[in-house]
Amino acid sequence: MATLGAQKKHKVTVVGSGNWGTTMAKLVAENVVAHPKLFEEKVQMWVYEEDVTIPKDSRHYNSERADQPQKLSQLINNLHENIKYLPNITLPSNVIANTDLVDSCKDSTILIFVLPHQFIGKVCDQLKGKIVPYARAISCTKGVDVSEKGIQLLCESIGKKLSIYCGALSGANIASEIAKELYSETTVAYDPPPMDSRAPTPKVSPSSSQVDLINPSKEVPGQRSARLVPLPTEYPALSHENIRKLFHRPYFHVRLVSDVAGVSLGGALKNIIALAAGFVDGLGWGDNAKAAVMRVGILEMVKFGKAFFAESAHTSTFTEESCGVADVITSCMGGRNFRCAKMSVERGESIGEIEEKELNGQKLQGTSTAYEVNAFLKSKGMEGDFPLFTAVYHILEGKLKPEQIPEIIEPKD
Ligand SMILES: NC(=O)c1ccc[n+]([C@@H]2O[C@H](COP(=O)([O-])OP(=O)(O)OC[C@H]3O[C@@H](n4cnc5c(N)ncnc54)[C@H](O)[C@@H]3O)[C@@H](O)[C@H]2O)c1
Ligand SMILES: O=P(O)(O)OC[C@H](O)CO
Repeated sequence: MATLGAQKKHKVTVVGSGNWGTTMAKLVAENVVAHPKLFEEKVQMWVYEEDVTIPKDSRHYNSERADQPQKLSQLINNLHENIKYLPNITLPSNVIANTDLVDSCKDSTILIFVLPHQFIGKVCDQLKGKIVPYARAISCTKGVDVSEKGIQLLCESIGKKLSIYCGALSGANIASEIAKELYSETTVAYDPPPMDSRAPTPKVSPSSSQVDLINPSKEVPGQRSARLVPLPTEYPALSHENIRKLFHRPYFHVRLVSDVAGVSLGGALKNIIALAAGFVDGLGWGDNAKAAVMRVGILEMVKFGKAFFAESAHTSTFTEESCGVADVITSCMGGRNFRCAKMSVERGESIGEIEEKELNGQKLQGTSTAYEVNAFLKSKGMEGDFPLFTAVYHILEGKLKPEQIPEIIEPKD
């Protein structure tokens, strides 16, 4: 086995502590305890510090100084609960909240990025040159990185900025359900650099999109082009088997694939579709209308992958894996993007106002992704090829009404 003879253990840091970040820290902390030969016992969780007051309905309201603002990080470490972003869920005591970004990642060989996507760039800038050069990362963030240079997957941006390999985790994963340990599936795209697989690993089958470890799939641009520093042999190999051990729980079933682009795009683009679903539901149009925009949205998602990531994204990832159609479905039923878009139509308020009032600091990803994807499509002169994505952008801009969605997405002769 690849882990025999390894003297060191992997140190894991979760970069982010929102609703999903805290949930990831919980499940990873459970897994490191279950696999003590592979991982260090303590899981660092980087916390963007803020002052919070314990809400009256919290089970901790009777604790000392409950009526005064306190540091979120201290509350997490004292109460083993993130009372702001994941209330009423007990965290394992081996989750350590740390507000010092660089210190939280010091010596960590596994970095799990779970931040709203707008903060990824700044955080990576601060970490540049401050992490071990042989670290590996997984991005659990849903979004894309659009600049004047074009579009990049977030794992590409992270990988390039930090000169490390970065995979992606995405699925039909509403955090609050997973935090309560209710069954769900996820997709992990981790195509480890060959230098990390030190022992022969069995071939995975049977799905076409599952990883063939003997014949790894095509590279995602940017992932392998950077000069990667090999993981020292003192550490257990970061094989698929060991990556699975880090994330898989009895209530959180992991499927490993090689398609980093498909997994990343599914997570980003479904948020635009969820906004559209919320808009039509807010009009009171019912489930058929919602299904119609979901159908068109899924087609645009697949088309986007083919148009801009043809070398890497597989259609089967969108259709067969949790990160595709399944995530569209769950997001259009109960996700925050869906709920806020619906409320914005019902109340006649902007989605930004709803986000501010209703989410208690949590962030929507669909609105900024709709703007970013539109800027990219516009730069390519291809807005008309993606009518639903474009309509969502125009609705957010106040230039279209949700009622106009059917005529906009109707195929033109
Ligand atoms: N919540 C879910 O159900 C869920 C599930 C799957 C994926 N995701 C994805 O995970 C990512 C993170 O979402 P989340 O739900 O953990 O976060 P969240 O929306 O619950 O919380 C926002 C987070 O941003 C932090 N923050 C605020 N200002 C910041 C700044 N200037 N710099 C850095 N951090 C700052 C806050 O402290 C908080 O931790 C998103 O891309 C989201 O799409 C979320
Ligand atoms: O609540 P949302 O809309 O950010 O979606 C959460 C997850 O991405 C669902 O898989």
